[in-house]
Parts: sequence; structure tokens; C-alpha cells
Amino acid sequence: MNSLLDARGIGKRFGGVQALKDVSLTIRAGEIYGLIGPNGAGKTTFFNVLTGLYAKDEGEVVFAGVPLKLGSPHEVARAGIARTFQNIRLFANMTALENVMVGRHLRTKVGVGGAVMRFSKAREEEAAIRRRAHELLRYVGVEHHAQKLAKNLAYGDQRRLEIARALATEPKLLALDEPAAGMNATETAELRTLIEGIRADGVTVLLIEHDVKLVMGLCDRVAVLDYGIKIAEDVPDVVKRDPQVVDAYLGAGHG
Ligand SMILES: Nc1ncnc2c1ncn2[C@@H]1O[C@H](COP(=O)(O)OP(=O)(O)OP(=O)(O)O)[C@@H](O)[C@H]1O
Repeated sequence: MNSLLDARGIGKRFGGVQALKDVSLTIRAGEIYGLIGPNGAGKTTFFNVLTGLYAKDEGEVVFAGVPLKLGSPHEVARAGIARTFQNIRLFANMTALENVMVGRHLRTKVGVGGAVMRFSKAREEEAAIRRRAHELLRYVGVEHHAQKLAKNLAYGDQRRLEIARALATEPKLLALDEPAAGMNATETAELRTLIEGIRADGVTVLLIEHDVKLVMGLCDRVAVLDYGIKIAEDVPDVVKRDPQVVDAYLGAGHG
């Protein structure tokens, strides 16, 4: 399998805290890749560096064969990486449909300049965006809430809506930060089916998750961070039995 993302020697410090130290990992095209580790291990920091929210101190990322311009969320999104957040970040007072349409606008070709000249073209594009947004809401299973304000959706549906919004940018890589947090067993099972479907439709998935059962059941490969260092990277069956991983994470009541 080809590699989609190659992170090399990523380092990030916050004052005296070395949140990431020389982290290298490779995500292959078409896989579901899990990133796990104890609280404070650096998982979200890795996501934030990867998606341009934090400037890195060291390292580089090659994505789809091209060096990724780290430090710019817009460039990262354009390159084909979309994400969701640990703490849901929707536009609370916009409808579910509008939230997805906003994500979709990243792909819009008609700019502000010439908008009058190309008014009908813009209208066509807007209609296409709306259609696609409806499709995505249906895809994640919340189309019946299209006209509801995001803040009025149930928690699990908000998480699904965030995924729809991320997918609206047509990413090659979808990075999910603790998507199962706060979900009950039924919602988690449905989420698993959704993520498997997303992969089956050709999107590679990077997943941070504390639900070890979900990670081990769903992921093709898993990397483990501990104090900012990658201590393991392998298929779930090997990672599960790695003594260092058991010691740092799985032993402490997580498994
Ligand atoms: N913006 C920040 N400013 C200062 N320190 C930070 C910042 N973000 C993260 N850190 C520190 O970096 C380390 C790694 O944190 P991070 O949130 O990446 O861990 P995590 O593995 O995602 O944890 P969790 O599972 O609890 O979400 C921690 O020591 C944290 O306190």
C-alpha cells in the first residue's frame, strides 16, 4: 500500500513541556490508523501540528507525495486533510445544512471578483453545494435534522454533523479527535459502521480515541504515544501485547 502521509521527526514544545519528541509515523492510503496513549501524551498536539493549528518546532510532513505547508490550516485543508475536534466546534446558531455548506465552500471555484459577471454560474454552484450538503447529511445519518440549529441536535448527532462538515471538503485524510467521546454503546457501534463506510468510500482515516475496544477493533494499525514519544506502531494484536504499551497505557484500566 502507498503511504499517504509521512510525518518525520515532529517536535513541539510548550515552554518546558516537550509535548512531541521526534515523532515519525506513516499512514498508508486507505487504512484506518489509530493514535492512542495516556492523557497528556501528545495526541491532540500531533493533530494540531498536522492540521496547521500549531507551528511545529521540528520535523516535516509529506502528504500525497508533496511537502505539507505546516502552520496554515487553510493550506492543510486544501492539501486534503480535514479534521473534527475533541470538543465539538460547530456553528451553533447555524442549521445543520448550513454547517456542511460552509465546509463545502472551500471547494467553491467562483470567487468574489467577477461574481456579478458570473452570477448564474455562482447560483448553479450554490445549488450544487446545497445538494451535496444534503447528500452528506444523509450519508452520516442526520438529514432529517437539516433545518435544525446545530446546537439543538443531540450530542451524537452533533458529532456526526462534524464529520459531514469535514467530509464536505473532500479530504483524502479524515482526522477524528475522540469521535466516540460521550457516546453510548449503540452510538459507538453506529460510529464504527460510519467510519468503516468512509474508508470503504476511499478516504483514509486517522483516529485519536480512548475507547481501546473501538480502536483495536477498527484500526488497521495503531501508534502509541507516551510523554510525547512514539513507543509503538503496529497492527492492533501486536500493540495490545507490547509490554511497554501495557505498562504505559493499557495496564492502567484502559484495556
Ligand atoms: N496550548 C498548549 N499550551 C501549553 N501546553 C500544552 C498546550 N497544548 C498541550 N499542552 C501540553 O502538551 C502535552 C500534550 O497534550 P495533548 O493535549 O496533546 O495530549 P493528549 O494526548 O491529546 O491528551 P488527552 O488524551 O488528555 O486529550 C500536555 O502536557 C499538555 O499539557
